[in-house]
Amino acid sequence: MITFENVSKRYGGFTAVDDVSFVARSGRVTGFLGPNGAGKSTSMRIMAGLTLPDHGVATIGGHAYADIPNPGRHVGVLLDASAQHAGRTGREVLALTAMTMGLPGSSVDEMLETVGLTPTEAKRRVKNYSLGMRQRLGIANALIGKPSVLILDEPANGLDPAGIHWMRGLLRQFAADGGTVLLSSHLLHEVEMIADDMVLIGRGKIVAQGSKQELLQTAGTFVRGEDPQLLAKVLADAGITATASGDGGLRTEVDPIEIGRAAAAAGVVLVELRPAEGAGLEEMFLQLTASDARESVNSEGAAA
Ligand SMILES: Nc1ncnc2c1ncn2[C@@H]1O[C@H](COP(=O)(O)OP(=O)(O)OP(=O)(O)O)[C@@H](O)[C@H]1O
Repeated sequence: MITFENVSKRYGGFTAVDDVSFVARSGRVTGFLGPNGAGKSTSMRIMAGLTLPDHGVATIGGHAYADIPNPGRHVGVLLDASAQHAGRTGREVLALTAMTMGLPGSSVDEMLETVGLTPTEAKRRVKNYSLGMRQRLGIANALIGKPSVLILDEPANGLDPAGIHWMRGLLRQFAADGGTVLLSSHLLHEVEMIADDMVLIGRGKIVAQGSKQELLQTAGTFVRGEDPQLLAKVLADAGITATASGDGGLRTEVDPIEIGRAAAAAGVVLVELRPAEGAGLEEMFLQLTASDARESVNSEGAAA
C-alpha cells in the first residue's frame, strides 16, 4: 500500500504538488492521471525518497522509502526509462541492480525473459535501445527484487500496441497476486484500460479519485440526432436543458425516455440515445488538459 498524506512541494514560488492525499491499495492497479506538468512525476519522486516534500508524509507499507532496508526488494520504481546508463548493456544494468540487492545472477536471465528482451538485445548498449526497449529494461529493473509495490512513471511511453498489451497483462497479474501498482499516465483511455482505481491530478491538486466504476458512472443521457441543430431546438422547446458534447451529440441530465418522447413528438430522427457513461470524467480530464498548468510554470521560469 502507498499512502500520500497532505503532501505539498514548492519550487520557488510555484506549487508543483498541493496538499495531495490518496491511497494506492494492494491487490489493485491505481492509475495516476493528469496532463503534462500536473505534478505526477514530482509526487512519484517524493514516494521514492528522491525529492523531499515541504509538507506531508508519503509512506510505502507504512514506512518512508528512506527507512526501508534494501528498498528494491519491497518497492520497484521506474521513473525515467531514458535515465539508464547509456554505455552499459541491458544485461549489465540488470546485473548491477541484482548485485546491489544481493540477488543471484540467475534473476537477470529470468527478468530478461519476463520483459521479452532477447539475449542478443540484452548484449546491446542501452544507448542503442529504442524507447520501448528501455521501458522493458526499466520494468525489469523495477521487478528484479520481486517487490510487492510498483511505482511506474508513464511506463507505456514508447511501447508499441503489442508492448502496451503485454505490460497491461503483466501489471494486472502483479496486482492479482496481491501487489500494489501505481502507474502514471497523461492518457485517460490508457489508464481506463488497466486501472481499478484512479487518481486525477491537475495543477498539483487532486481533482477526483475513486474506483474506475465510481468515476465512470455519471448520471445523464447522451443523444445524437440526424439533424443536430433541429434536435437542439426541439429539446429547448420542450424545456430540456442540453449541452453540446463535442462529437455532434448533446448531453443532458434528463432520462433517455424523456428525450425519446420529446424527439418522437416532434418527429425528429435519433441516431444515438444512451446513458452518458464516462462523459463526466472525460470532460473533467479535457478541462484539465486544456488548463494552463505549463504556462504558469513558464512564466515563473521554474525549471531547474
Ligand atoms: N526541479 C524542479 N524545479 C522547478 N520546477 C519543477 C521541478 N520539477 C518539477 N517542476 C515543475 O513542477 C510541475 C510538475 O511537474 P511534474 O514533472 O511533476 O509533472 P507531471 O505531471 O509529471 O508532468 P509530465 O507528464 O509532463 O511529466 C511542472 O510544472 C514542472 O515544471
